[in-house]
Amino acid sequence: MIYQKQLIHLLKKRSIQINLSFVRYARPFKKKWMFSLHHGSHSNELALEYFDFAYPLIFHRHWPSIRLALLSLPKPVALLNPYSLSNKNIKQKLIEQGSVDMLRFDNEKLREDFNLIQKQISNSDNEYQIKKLLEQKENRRLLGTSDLVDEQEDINEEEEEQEEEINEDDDMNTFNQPEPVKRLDEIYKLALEQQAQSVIKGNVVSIVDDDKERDYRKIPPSWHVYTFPRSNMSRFEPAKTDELGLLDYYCMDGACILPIIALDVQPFHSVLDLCSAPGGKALNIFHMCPYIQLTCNDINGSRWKRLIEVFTQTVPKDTLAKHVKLVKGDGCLFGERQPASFDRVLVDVPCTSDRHALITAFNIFSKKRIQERVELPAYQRKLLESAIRACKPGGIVVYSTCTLAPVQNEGVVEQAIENLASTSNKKSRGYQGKVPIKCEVISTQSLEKHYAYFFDFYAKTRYGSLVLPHISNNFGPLYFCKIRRIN
Ligand SMILES: C[S@@+](CC[C@H](N)C(=O)[O-])C[C@H]1O[C@@H](n2cnc3c(N)ncnc32)[C@H](O)[C@@H]1O
Repeated sequence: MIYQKQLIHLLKKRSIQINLSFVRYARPFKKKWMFSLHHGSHSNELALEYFDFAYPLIFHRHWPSIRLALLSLPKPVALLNPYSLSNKNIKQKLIEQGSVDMLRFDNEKLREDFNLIQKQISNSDNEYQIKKLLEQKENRRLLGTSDLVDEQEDINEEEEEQEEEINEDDDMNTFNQPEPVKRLDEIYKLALEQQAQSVIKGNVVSIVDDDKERDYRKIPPSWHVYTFPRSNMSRFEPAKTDELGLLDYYCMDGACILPIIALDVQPFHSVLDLCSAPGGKALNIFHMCPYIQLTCNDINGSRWKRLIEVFTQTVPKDTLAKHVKLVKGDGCLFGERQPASFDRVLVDVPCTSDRHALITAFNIFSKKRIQERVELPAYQRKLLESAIRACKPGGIVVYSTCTLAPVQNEGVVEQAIENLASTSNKKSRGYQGKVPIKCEVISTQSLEKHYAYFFDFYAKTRYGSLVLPHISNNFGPLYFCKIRRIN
């Protein structure tokens, strides 16, 4: 039998707010017993309310499709373990199941198609159409139907799609847009402030296009990432262990490969993964180039244990001891303690983790964590500044997050670079006597172009690249920016 006190306790535990005035006078199980549920009190609901308020202002008509993808099951990819004894059999099995190696799969052909379609609709800069045509062509190819481009057919399709899109837009404006938010409580004020802060100056950081000529088809033989083709929602079976106890693959978000490709690790580099746990990206770095010295750091005890587990389950002990150092410490201190020490630094900072926030009951959108959320961009900037300081002059730093919020992405990149370049801030930060550090952003446009089949990139980023979740290939969100330390 549940009594009034127990029930109140139970409801409070589940963060359901109770109208206590009714409860005080109520007796157990009286029929007119009432309590009001305050909608939006769980932090995942608060997260969605916040997104529905803030993101339509940024992503406009794309928001409903991003929202749908965020609320749907993500699409995993399988990072093959080159050390597993069953490596060859697994590769064969994954191919038989219909998955493809996204690092190698017909990239040449896809790029050709992409260029062809771009030419055909050169008068239009509508990315949606390019992707849709590319997708249809690829699906035809996979189905074994005509591989040749029927120009007339494509033109007709294009016209039909244009018409459809106009109609879709009408529909969307009338029915499908998230309801306009009327309530302006604390959360919305915060959102507004963050929107205001997120205005990127855009002229303080120089951008170079050094990767324009890079051949992204050159992939090291030890690195294989399998995924199912676009619109194929199949899932991988749980990974199995071999006789040595090593897992045959590791499942993760497909967008994780992008910051690793941008990092461009070379043999004999010393590499730092500043916020490493649970270790998905670190594993990719190691499989991409095993002839490196990799330092993986994380501040959080339980996540750090998970990082150790991930590495011991995938890399043989002797290789691990020789090449990987697992450190537990504050990433903000690396810049001071190990300045100019690493050729490459990945800084995958804690963020609002937009997809994760929608499925966890106690997350950073919880009312108790408002302060933490407000301070998040400053904390991210501190980690990025530390990462840049820890990087050797001429070395590369890749900053990444799994949020769509510009204030945590482009905003942090711009402010960190600006801060390091100015001398005025240094005194207050305990870096007296240090020379200003100059950095430049390396454009990732060519990387976006190469992987346009697998990922939907946001067209309006200034410095880095942002993968927008889309239901047909439900990866991301993931933002990354490639930075070179100059001096
Ligand atoms: C987005 S997660 C990293 C995910 C990881 N890179 C991966 O691919 O699996 C952010 C991590 O930053 C860690 N973190 C937060 N503050 C930190 C700090 N000051 N120093 C180092 N790590 C920190 C968190 O514990 C968390 O594990």
